[in-house]
Amino acid sequence: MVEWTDKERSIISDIFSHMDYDDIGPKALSRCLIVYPWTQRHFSGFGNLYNAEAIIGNANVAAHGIKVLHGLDRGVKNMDNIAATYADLSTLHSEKLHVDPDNFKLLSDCITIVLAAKMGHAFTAETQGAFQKFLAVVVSALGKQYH
Ligand code: HEM
Repeated sequence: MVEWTDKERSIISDIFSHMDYDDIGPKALSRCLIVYPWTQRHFSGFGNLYNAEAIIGNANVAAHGIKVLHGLDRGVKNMDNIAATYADLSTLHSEKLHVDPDNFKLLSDCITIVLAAKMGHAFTAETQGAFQKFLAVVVSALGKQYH
């Protein structure tokens, strides 16, 4: 089981209580699709992903980015039981969506970068450490149902 210090718990809950989902979500997913273009293959039903400008302006991408970010809320609420919390989403991404689990790490890095840009100096090394630990645990949980 993953151990969390009180400091890590307070950093994570603080980040999410101030999270601007409507800003960070779209920016993080569109960044992932631009920086790692092979991830676009899963979103062929989302319309125009022709170039960076199209991806950033795509309303389906924006809406899905918000949905993914809210997908992290359940982890925040269940920090001591993250693996079980993501079992269903893991099955969905594996068996139905066939998303390569390496891509979870790529998207989580994009979320970190966008959050860091938004928080500026407040995104200290300690904040980064706690946030990346949280995302790593979620990413591991999302990969659990793959075989
Ligand atoms: C931090 C990692 C991720 C989280 C927390 C996450 C979360 C979610 C959530 C909450 C949904 C909606 C599930 C539902 O409707 O019941 C979803 C759907 C989906 N995810 Fe992920 N996801 C992650 C990473 C990825 C990655 C890396 C890809 C592809 C490169 C991906 C592709 C998809 C697709 C294609 C759908 C269905 C979209 C649709 O047609 O509506 N996800 N994800």
